[in-house]
Amino acid sequence: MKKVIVVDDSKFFCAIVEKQIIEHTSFGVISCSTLKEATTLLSHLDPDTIHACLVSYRLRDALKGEAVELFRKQDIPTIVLISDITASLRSRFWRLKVVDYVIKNDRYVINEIVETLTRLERNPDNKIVIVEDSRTSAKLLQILLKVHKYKVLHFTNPKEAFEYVKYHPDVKMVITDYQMPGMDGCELTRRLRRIYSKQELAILGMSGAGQTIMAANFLKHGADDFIIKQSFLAEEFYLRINSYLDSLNTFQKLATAASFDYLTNVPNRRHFFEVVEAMHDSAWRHETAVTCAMIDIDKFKSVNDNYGHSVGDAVLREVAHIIKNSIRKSDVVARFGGEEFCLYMNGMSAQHSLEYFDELREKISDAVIDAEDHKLQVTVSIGICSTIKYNLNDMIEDADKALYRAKETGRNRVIRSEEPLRMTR
Ligand SMILES: Nc1nc2c(ncn2[C@@H]2O[C@H](COP(=O)(O)OP(=O)(O)OP(=O)(O)O)[C@@H](O)[C@H]2O)c(=O)[nH]1
Repeated sequence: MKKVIVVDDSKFFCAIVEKQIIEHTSFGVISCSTLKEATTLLSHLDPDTIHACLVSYRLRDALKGEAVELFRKQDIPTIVLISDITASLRSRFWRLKVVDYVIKNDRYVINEIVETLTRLERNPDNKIVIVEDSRTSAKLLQILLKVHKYKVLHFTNPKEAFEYVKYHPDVKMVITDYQMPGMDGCELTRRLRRIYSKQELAILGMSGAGQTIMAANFLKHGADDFIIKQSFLAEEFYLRINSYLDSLNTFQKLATAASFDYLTNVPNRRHFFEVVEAMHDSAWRHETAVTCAMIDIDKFKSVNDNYGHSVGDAVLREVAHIIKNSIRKSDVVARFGGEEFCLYMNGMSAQHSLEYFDELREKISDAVIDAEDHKLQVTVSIGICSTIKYNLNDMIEDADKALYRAKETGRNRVIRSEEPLRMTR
Protein backbone atom coordinates (compact mmCIF):
# COMPACT_ATOMS: atom_id res chain seq x y z
CA MET A 1 0.00 0.00 0.00
CA LYS A 2 1.45 3.39 -0.99
CA LYS A 3 1.68 6.03 1.70
CA VAL A 4 0.91 9.69 2.07
CA ILE A 5 3.19 11.54 4.48
CA VAL A 6 1.66 14.40 6.48
CA VAL A 7 4.03 16.87 8.15
CA ASP A 8 2.25 19.44 10.30
CA ASP A 9 2.68 20.56 13.90
CA SER A 10 -1.06 20.51 14.64
CA LYS A 11 -1.93 17.04 15.90
CA PHE A 12 -5.62 17.86 15.43
CA PHE A 13 -5.13 18.75 11.73
CA CYS A 14 -3.02 15.61 11.14
CA ALA A 15 -5.73 13.44 12.71
CA ILE A 16 -8.53 14.90 10.56
CA VAL A 17 -6.53 14.64 7.33
CA GLU A 18 -5.45 11.11 8.16
CA LYS A 19 -9.04 10.02 8.79
CA GLN A 20 -10.27 11.49 5.50
CA ILE A 21 -7.41 10.03 3.45
CA ILE A 22 -7.96 6.57 4.89
CA GLU A 23 -11.72 6.77 4.39
CA HIS A 24 -11.64 8.08 0.83
CA THR A 25 -8.48 6.67 -0.77
CA SER A 26 -6.47 3.45 -0.84
CA PHE A 27 -3.40 5.05 0.76
CA GLY A 28 -1.89 4.58 4.19
CA VAL A 29 -0.82 7.69 6.14
CA ILE A 30 2.29 8.47 8.20
CA SER A 31 2.23 11.72 10.17
CA CYS A 32 5.01 13.66 11.85
CA SER A 33 5.35 17.19 13.16
CA THR A 34 8.91 18.46 12.63
CA LEU A 35 11.57 18.72 9.95
CA LYS A 36 13.81 16.51 12.07
CA GLU A 37 11.20 13.75 12.24
CA ALA A 38 10.47 14.09 8.52
CA THR A 39 14.19 13.74 7.72
CA THR A 40 14.49 10.57 9.82
CA LEU A 41 11.32 9.17 8.29
CA LEU A 42 12.55 9.77 4.75
CA SER A 43 15.88 8.11 5.47
CA HIS A 44 14.00 4.92 6.37
CA LEU A 45 11.49 4.87 3.53
CA ASP A 46 11.86 3.83 -0.09
CA PRO A 47 10.67 6.94 -2.06
CA ASP A 48 8.83 4.63 -4.48
CA THR A 49 6.46 3.64 -1.68
CA ILE A 50 5.41 7.27 -1.13
CA HIS A 51 2.43 8.45 -3.17
CA ALA A 52 2.69 12.12 -2.11
CA CYS A 53 3.23 14.32 0.90
CA LEU A 54 1.36 17.19 2.57
CA VAL A 55 3.87 19.48 4.16
CA SER A 56 3.40 22.59 6.23
CA TYR A 57 5.45 25.52 4.97
CA ARG A 58 6.21 26.59 8.54
CA LEU A 59 7.20 24.06 11.16
CA ARG A 60 8.64 24.63 14.65
CA ASP A 61 12.13 23.73 13.42
CA ALA A 62 11.74 24.90 9.80
CA LEU A 63 10.26 28.36 9.41
CA LYS A 64 11.13 28.99 5.76
CA GLY A 65 9.86 25.98 3.83
CA GLU A 66 12.90 23.76 4.47
CA ALA A 67 10.62 20.71 4.82
CA VAL A 68 9.06 21.42 1.41
CA GLU A 69 12.55 21.51 -0.10
CA LEU A 70 13.45 18.24 1.62
CA PHE A 71 10.58 16.37 -0.09
CA ARG A 72 11.03 18.08 -3.45
CA LYS A 73 14.74 17.14 -3.49
CA GLN A 74 13.59 13.51 -3.51
CA ASP A 75 11.08 14.31 -6.24
CA ILE A 76 8.12 13.37 -4.06
CA PRO A 77 4.85 14.99 -5.25
CA THR A 78 4.22 17.70 -2.68
CA ILE A 79 1.17 19.64 -1.56
CA VAL A 80 2.14 22.59 0.63
CA LEU A 81 0.00 23.64 3.60
CA ILE A 82 0.10 27.36 4.32
CA SER A 83 -1.84 29.85 6.38
CA ASP A 84 -1.58 32.67 3.84
CA ILE A 85 -0.20 33.17 0.32
CA THR A 86 2.06 35.96 -0.97
CA ALA A 87 3.41 36.62 -4.47
CA SER A 88 6.94 35.59 -3.51
CA LEU A 89 5.73 32.36 -1.88
CA ARG A 90 3.72 31.53 -5.00
CA SER A 91 6.70 31.89 -7.29
CA ARG A 92 8.88 29.90 -4.90
CA PHE A 93 6.34 27.05 -4.88
CA TRP A 94 6.17 26.88 -8.67
CA ARG A 95 9.96 27.00 -8.88
CA LEU A 96 10.05 24.04 -6.52
CA LYS A 97 7.43 22.34 -8.73
CA VAL A 98 4.99 21.54 -5.98
CA VAL A 99 1.71 19.92 -7.02
CA ASP A 100 -0.37 22.56 -5.24
CA TYR A 101 -0.57 24.78 -2.18
CA VAL A 102 -3.63 24.85 0.05
CA ILE A 103 -4.65 27.41 2.64
CA LYS A 104 -5.21 25.50 5.85
CA ASN A 105 -7.97 27.56 7.42
CA ASP A 106 -10.32 27.02 4.48
CA ARG A 107 -13.04 24.55 5.55
CA TYR A 108 -13.05 22.77 2.17
CA VAL A 109 -9.30 22.23 2.21
CA ILE A 110 -9.46 18.57 3.25
CA ASN A 111 -11.81 17.63 0.39
CA GLU A 112 -9.49 19.45 -1.96
CA ILE A 113 -6.48 17.51 -0.64
CA VAL A 114 -8.25 14.15 -1.02
CA GLU A 115 -9.31 15.07 -4.58
CA THR A 116 -5.74 16.04 -5.50
CA LEU A 117 -4.33 12.81 -4.05
CA THR A 118 -6.88 10.77 -6.01
CA ARG A 119 -6.12 12.69 -9.19
CA LEU A 120 -2.37 12.09 -8.78
CA GLU A 121 -3.11 8.38 -8.68
CA ARG A 122 -5.31 8.50 -11.77
CA ASN A 123 -3.27 10.95 -13.88
CA PRO A 124 -0.72 8.45 -15.26
CA ASP A 125 -3.72 6.99 -17.15
CA ASN A 126 -4.64 10.42 -18.52
CA LYS A 127 -2.74 10.79 -21.76
CA ILE A 128 -2.25 14.38 -22.97
CA VAL A 129 -0.85 15.23 -26.42
CA ILE A 130 0.91 18.57 -26.88
CA VAL A 131 1.13 19.81 -30.47
CA GLU A 132 3.63 22.65 -30.57
CA ASP A 133 6.50 23.39 -32.95
CA SER A 134 8.32 25.52 -30.37
CA ARG A 135 10.27 23.14 -28.17
CA THR A 136 10.72 25.75 -25.42
CA SER A 137 7.03 26.37 -25.06
CA ALA A 138 6.26 22.63 -25.23
CA LYS A 139 8.90 21.95 -22.56
CA LEU A 140 7.21 24.39 -20.16
CA LEU A 141 3.85 22.65 -20.58
CA GLN A 142 5.44 19.22 -20.25
CA ILE A 143 7.07 20.21 -16.96
CA LEU A 144 3.80 21.56 -15.57
CA LEU A 145 1.85 18.47 -16.60
CA LYS A 146 4.46 16.02 -15.36
CA VAL A 147 4.36 17.57 -11.87
CA HIS A 148 0.75 16.35 -11.78
CA LYS A 149 1.89 12.95 -13.17
CA TYR A 150 -0.01 13.20 -16.45
CA LYS A 151 1.28 11.00 -19.27
CA VAL A 152 2.48 13.54 -21.83
CA LEU A 153 3.41 13.13 -25.50
CA HIS A 154 4.81 15.95 -27.62
CA PHE A 155 4.48 16.35 -31.40
CA THR A 156 6.04 19.17 -33.41
CA ASN A 157 4.20 18.10 -36.56
CA PRO A 158 0.39 18.50 -36.44
CA LYS A 159 -0.19 15.88 -39.17
CA GLU A 160 1.71 13.29 -37.15
CA ALA A 161 -0.22 14.33 -34.04
CA PHE A 162 -3.51 13.88 -35.91
CA GLU A 163 -2.56 10.39 -37.11
CA TYR A 164 -1.50 9.41 -33.59
CA VAL A 165 -4.64 10.69 -31.84
CA LYS A 166 -6.86 9.20 -34.55
CA TYR A 167 -5.62 5.70 -33.73
CA HIS A 168 -5.26 6.18 -29.96
CA PRO A 169 -8.65 6.78 -28.38
CA ASP A 170 -6.97 6.62 -24.97
CA VAL A 171 -5.71 10.20 -25.51
CA LYS A 172 -7.84 12.34 -23.20
CA MET A 173 -6.66 15.82 -24.15
CA VAL A 174 -4.90 17.65 -26.98
CA ILE A 175 -3.25 21.00 -26.31
CA THR A 176 -2.46 22.61 -29.64
CA ASP A 177 -0.67 25.72 -30.79
CA TYR A 178 -2.14 27.71 -33.70
CA GLN A 179 0.75 28.56 -36.01
CA MET A 180 2.44 25.36 -37.16
CA PRO A 181 3.91 24.07 -40.41
CA GLY A 182 1.57 22.07 -42.65
CA MET A 183 -1.65 22.49 -40.68
CA ASP A 184 -2.80 25.17 -38.24
CA GLY A 185 -4.24 24.41 -34.80
CA CYS A 186 -7.83 25.26 -35.81
CA GLU A 187 -7.71 22.82 -38.73
CA LEU A 188 -6.26 20.13 -36.44
CA THR A 189 -9.08 20.81 -33.96
CA ARG A 190 -11.72 20.61 -36.72
CA ARG A 191 -10.35 17.26 -37.97
CA LEU A 192 -10.15 15.79 -34.47
CA ARG A 193 -13.71 16.88 -33.71
CA ARG A 194 -14.95 14.89 -36.71
CA ILE A 195 -13.67 11.79 -34.94
CA TYR A 196 -14.05 12.52 -31.23
CA SER A 197 -16.89 14.25 -29.39
CA LYS A 198 -16.33 16.60 -26.44
CA GLN A 199 -17.16 13.69 -24.12
CA GLU A 200 -14.31 11.67 -25.61
CA LEU A 201 -11.52 14.21 -26.09
CA ALA A 202 -10.83 17.65 -24.63
CA ILE A 203 -9.03 20.13 -26.91
CA LEU A 204 -7.30 23.28 -25.72
CA GLY A 205 -6.14 25.85 -28.25
CA MET A 206 -3.11 28.02 -27.59
CA SER A 207 -1.46 31.01 -29.18
CA GLY A 208 0.75 33.98 -28.40
CA ALA A 209 -0.37 37.17 -26.68
CA GLY A 210 -2.28 39.79 -28.71
CA GLN A 211 -4.17 37.19 -30.76
CA THR A 212 -7.50 37.40 -28.96
CA ILE A 213 -9.49 36.61 -32.10
CA MET A 214 -7.78 33.23 -32.04
CA ALA A 215 -9.76 32.19 -28.96
CA ALA A 216 -13.04 32.56 -30.87
CA ASN A 217 -11.56 30.74 -33.88
CA PHE A 218 -10.48 27.77 -31.80
CA LEU A 219 -13.82 27.56 -29.99
CA LYS A 220 -15.69 27.76 -33.31
CA HIS A 221 -13.65 24.86 -34.65
CA GLY A 222 -14.61 22.69 -31.67
CA ALA A 223 -11.99 23.43 -28.99
CA ASP A 224 -13.19 23.37 -25.39
CA ASP A 225 -10.97 26.20 -24.22
CA PHE A 226 -8.10 28.48 -25.11
CA ILE A 227 -4.95 29.63 -23.31
CA ILE A 228 -2.51 32.39 -24.09
CA LYS A 229 1.04 31.12 -24.03
CA GLN A 230 3.51 32.49 -21.49
CA SER A 231 0.85 34.54 -19.70
CA PHE A 232 -1.24 31.94 -17.87
CA LEU A 233 -0.90 31.28 -14.17
CA ALA A 234 0.06 27.76 -13.17
CA GLU A 235 -2.94 27.59 -10.78
CA GLU A 236 -5.33 28.56 -13.56
CA PHE A 237 -3.75 26.09 -15.98
CA TYR A 238 -4.05 23.20 -13.53
CA LEU A 239 -7.62 24.11 -12.58
CA ARG A 240 -8.71 24.11 -16.21
CA ILE A 241 -6.89 20.92 -17.17
CA ASN A 242 -8.08 19.09 -14.05
CA SER A 243 -11.64 20.23 -14.50
CA TYR A 244 -11.84 19.07 -18.17
CA LEU A 245 -10.26 15.74 -17.36
CA ASP A 246 -12.44 15.23 -14.27
CA SER A 247 -15.61 15.72 -16.31
CA LEU A 248 -14.31 13.54 -19.13
CA ASN A 249 -13.48 10.75 -16.67
CA THR A 250 -16.86 11.06 -14.94
CA PHE A 251 -18.65 10.92 -18.28
CA GLN A 252 -16.65 7.88 -19.36
CA LYS A 253 -17.33 6.14 -16.04
CA LEU A 254 -21.06 6.74 -16.46
CA ALA A 255 -20.93 5.56 -20.06
CA THR A 256 -19.13 2.37 -19.00
CA ALA A 257 -21.60 1.82 -16.15
CA ALA A 258 -24.47 2.23 -18.61
CA SER A 259 -22.95 -0.23 -21.11
CA PHE A 260 -21.51 -2.96 -18.90
CA ASP A 261 -23.13 -5.46 -16.60
CA TYR A 262 -21.88 -4.63 -13.09
CA LEU A 263 -21.67 -8.27 -11.97
CA THR A 264 -19.84 -9.96 -14.84
CA ASN A 265 -18.21 -6.90 -16.42
CA VAL A 266 -19.32 -7.94 -19.91
CA PRO A 267 -21.43 -5.58 -22.06
CA ASN A 268 -25.15 -5.46 -21.38
CA ARG A 269 -27.96 -6.05 -23.89
CA ARG A 270 -28.21 -2.32 -24.77
CA HIS A 271 -24.51 -2.05 -25.57
CA PHE A 272 -24.63 -5.32 -27.51
CA PHE A 273 -27.23 -3.94 -29.93
CA GLU A 274 -25.44 -0.59 -30.21
CA VAL A 275 -22.24 -2.32 -31.31
CA VAL A 276 -23.54 -5.37 -33.14
CA GLU A 277 -26.23 -3.69 -35.30
CA ALA A 278 -23.53 -1.88 -37.32
CA MET A 279 -21.31 -4.99 -37.50
CA HIS A 280 -24.25 -7.06 -38.66
CA ASP A 281 -25.22 -4.53 -41.30
CA SER A 282 -21.73 -4.65 -42.76
CA ALA A 283 -21.61 -8.49 -42.57
CA TRP A 284 -24.94 -8.68 -44.43
CA ARG A 285 -23.74 -6.33 -47.18
CA HIS A 286 -20.39 -8.11 -47.58
CA GLU A 287 -21.91 -11.57 -47.15
CA THR A 288 -19.46 -12.40 -44.37
CA ALA A 289 -19.94 -15.55 -42.31
CA VAL A 290 -21.34 -14.77 -38.86
CA THR A 291 -22.59 -16.84 -35.97
CA CYS A 292 -24.92 -15.82 -33.22
CA ALA A 293 -25.16 -17.94 -30.07
CA MET A 294 -27.26 -18.00 -26.91
CA ILE A 295 -25.57 -19.60 -23.90
CA ASP A 296 -27.54 -20.45 -20.77
CA ILE A 297 -26.30 -22.01 -17.53
CA ASP A 298 -28.15 -25.23 -16.77
CA LYS A 299 -30.26 -25.57 -13.62
CA PHE A 300 -28.84 -22.33 -12.31
CA LYS A 301 -31.75 -21.90 -9.93
CA SER A 302 -30.51 -24.94 -8.02
CA VAL A 303 -27.05 -23.31 -7.60
CA ASN A 304 -28.75 -20.37 -5.90
CA ASP A 305 -31.04 -22.63 -3.90
CA ASN A 306 -28.29 -24.97 -2.71
CA TYR A 307 -25.39 -22.57 -2.14
CA GLY A 308 -26.90 -19.09 -1.90
CA HIS A 309 -27.13 -16.09 -4.20
CA SER A 310 -23.54 -14.89 -3.75
CA VAL A 311 -22.18 -18.30 -4.87
CA GLY A 312 -24.57 -18.02 -7.83
CA ASP A 313 -23.01 -14.61 -8.59
CA ALA A 314 -19.51 -16.09 -8.46
CA VAL A 315 -20.59 -18.80 -10.93
CA LEU A 316 -21.98 -16.14 -13.29
CA ARG A 317 -18.71 -14.20 -13.08
CA GLU A 318 -16.62 -17.31 -13.79
CA VAL A 319 -18.74 -18.43 -16.76
CA ALA A 320 -18.57 -14.87 -18.19
CA HIS A 321 -14.80 -14.93 -17.65
CA ILE A 322 -14.39 -18.25 -19.53
CA ILE A 323 -16.51 -16.97 -22.44
CA LYS A 324 -14.61 -13.64 -22.57
CA ASN A 325 -11.29 -15.49 -22.64
CA SER A 326 -12.42 -17.79 -25.44
CA ILE A 327 -13.43 -15.14 -27.97
CA ARG A 328 -11.53 -12.90 -30.34
CA LYS A 329 -11.39 -9.09 -30.10
CA SER A 330 -13.80 -8.81 -33.01
CA ASP A 331 -16.46 -10.92 -31.26
CA VAL A 332 -19.01 -9.43 -28.90
CA VAL A 333 -20.42 -11.12 -25.83
CA ALA A 334 -23.17 -9.65 -23.66
CA ARG A 335 -25.14 -10.70 -20.62
CA PHE A 336 -28.70 -10.75 -21.89
CA GLY A 337 -30.24 -11.19 -18.46
CA GLY A 338 -30.22 -13.70 -15.60
CA GLU A 339 -27.92 -16.58 -16.50
CA GLU A 340 -28.03 -16.05 -20.26
CA PHE A 341 -25.28 -14.72 -22.54
CA CYS A 342 -25.43 -13.81 -26.22
CA LEU A 343 -22.40 -14.05 -28.48
CA TYR A 344 -21.97 -12.52 -31.94
CA MET A 345 -18.98 -13.76 -33.92
CA ASN A 346 -17.79 -12.11 -37.07
CA GLY A 347 -16.18 -14.47 -39.56
CA MET A 348 -17.33 -17.64 -37.75
CA SER A 349 -18.73 -20.01 -40.38
CA ALA A 350 -21.36 -22.70 -39.86
CA GLN A 351 -18.66 -25.25 -40.57
CA HIS A 352 -16.53 -24.22 -37.58
CA SER A 353 -19.17 -23.01 -35.18
CA LEU A 354 -20.31 -26.38 -33.89
CA GLU A 355 -16.78 -27.48 -33.07
CA TYR A 356 -15.95 -24.10 -31.47
CA PHE A 357 -19.04 -24.03 -29.25
CA ASP A 358 -18.70 -27.63 -28.23
CA GLU A 359 -15.18 -26.85 -27.03
CA LEU A 360 -16.49 -23.82 -25.13
CA ARG A 361 -19.24 -25.98 -23.57
CA GLU A 362 -16.59 -28.47 -22.45
CA LYS A 363 -14.32 -25.74 -21.06
CA ILE A 364 -17.18 -24.50 -18.90
CA SER A 365 -18.23 -27.94 -17.69
CA ASP A 366 -14.60 -28.85 -16.85
CA ALA A 367 -13.99 -25.68 -14.83
CA VAL A 368 -13.99 -26.14 -11.06
CA ILE A 369 -15.41 -22.94 -9.62
CA ASP A 370 -14.15 -21.87 -6.22
CA ALA A 371 -16.74 -19.83 -4.36
CA GLU A 372 -17.04 -19.24 -0.63
CA ASP A 373 -15.43 -22.54 0.42
CA HIS A 374 -17.46 -24.47 -2.15
CA LYS A 375 -16.06 -26.09 -5.23
CA LEU A 376 -18.67 -26.60 -7.89
CA GLN A 377 -19.11 -27.32 -11.56
CA VAL A 378 -21.86 -26.19 -13.90
CA THR A 379 -22.85 -26.98 -17.46
CA VAL A 380 -24.29 -24.77 -20.16
CA SER A 381 -26.67 -25.31 -23.06
CA ILE A 382 -25.94 -23.45 -26.28
CA GLY A 383 -28.10 -22.60 -29.27
CA ILE A 384 -26.36 -21.32 -32.40
CA CYS A 385 -27.43 -19.78 -35.67
CA SER A 386 -24.89 -19.44 -38.50
CA THR A 387 -27.29 -18.54 -41.30
CA ILE A 388 -27.04 -14.81 -41.77
CA LYS A 389 -30.38 -13.02 -41.83
CA TYR A 390 -31.05 -9.42 -42.81
CA ASN A 391 -32.46 -8.80 -39.36
CA LEU A 392 -30.12 -9.39 -36.42
CA ASN A 393 -33.08 -10.10 -34.14
CA ASP A 394 -34.13 -12.99 -36.38
CA MET A 395 -30.72 -14.61 -35.92
CA ILE A 396 -30.91 -14.16 -32.16
CA GLU A 397 -34.41 -15.61 -32.14
CA ASP A 398 -33.25 -18.69 -34.11
CA ALA A 399 -30.30 -19.16 -31.73
CA ASP A 400 -32.75 -18.85 -28.84
CA LYS A 401 -35.04 -21.50 -30.31
CA ALA A 402 -32.03 -23.82 -30.75
CA LEU A 403 -31.10 -23.15 -27.10
CA TYR A 404 -34.61 -24.12 -26.06
CA ARG A 405 -34.22 -27.41 -27.93
CA ALA A 406 -30.85 -27.99 -26.24
CA LYS A 407 -32.58 -27.60 -22.86
CA GLU A 408 -35.49 -29.84 -23.88
CA THR A 409 -33.24 -32.60 -25.16
CA GLY A 410 -31.20 -32.94 -21.98
CA ARG A 411 -29.04 -29.76 -21.47
CA ASN A 412 -25.19 -29.58 -21.58
CA ARG A 413 -25.22 -29.61 -25.37
CA VAL A 414 -24.94 -27.46 -28.48
CA ILE A 415 -27.77 -27.32 -31.02
CA ARG A 416 -27.62 -25.53 -34.36
CA SER A 417 -30.75 -23.82 -35.59
CA GLU A 418 -30.01 -25.19 -39.08
CA GLU A 419 -30.02 -28.81 -37.90
CA PRO A 420 -32.81 -29.03 -35.40
CA LEU A 421 -32.36 -32.60 -34.37
CA ARG A 422 -28.60 -32.86 -34.27
CA MET A 423 -26.99 -33.25 -30.88
CA THR A 424 -23.30 -33.10 -30.11
CA ARG A 425 -23.12 -35.52 -27.21
N1 LIG B 1 -27.11 -15.40 -8.21
C1 LIG B 1 -27.80 -14.83 -9.20
N2 LIG B 1 -28.89 -15.47 -9.69
C2 LIG B 1 -29.57 -14.90 -10.70
C3 LIG B 1 -29.20 -13.65 -11.25
N3 LIG B 1 -30.09 -13.36 -12.24
C4 LIG B 1 -30.96 -14.37 -12.29
N4 LIG B 1 -30.67 -15.31 -11.37
C5 LIG B 1 -31.35 -16.58 -11.07
O1 LIG B 1 -31.20 -17.47 -12.17
C6 LIG B 1 -32.22 -18.47 -12.02
C7 LIG B 1 -32.70 -18.87 -13.38
O2 LIG B 1 -33.51 -19.97 -13.19
P1 LIG B 1 -34.45 -20.61 -14.30
O3 LIG B 1 -34.81 -19.58 -15.33
O4 LIG B 1 -35.55 -21.31 -13.62
O5 LIG B 1 -33.56 -21.62 -15.04
P2 LIG B 1 -32.50 -22.69 -14.55
O6 LIG B 1 -32.64 -23.08 -13.12
O7 LIG B 1 -31.14 -22.21 -14.97
O8 LIG B 1 -32.90 -23.93 -15.40
P3 LIG B 1 -32.68 -24.21 -16.95
O9 LIG B 1 -32.37 -22.90 -17.63
O10 LIG B 1 -33.97 -24.77 -17.42
O11 LIG B 1 -31.56 -25.16 -17.07
C8 LIG B 1 -33.31 -17.87 -11.14
O12 LIG B 1 -33.31 -18.54 -9.91
C9 LIG B 1 -32.84 -16.42 -10.92
O13 LIG B 1 -33.16 -15.94 -9.63
C10 LIG B 1 -28.04 -12.99 -10.69
O14 LIG B 1 -27.63 -11.89 -11.10
N5 LIG B 1 -27.38 -13.62 -9.67
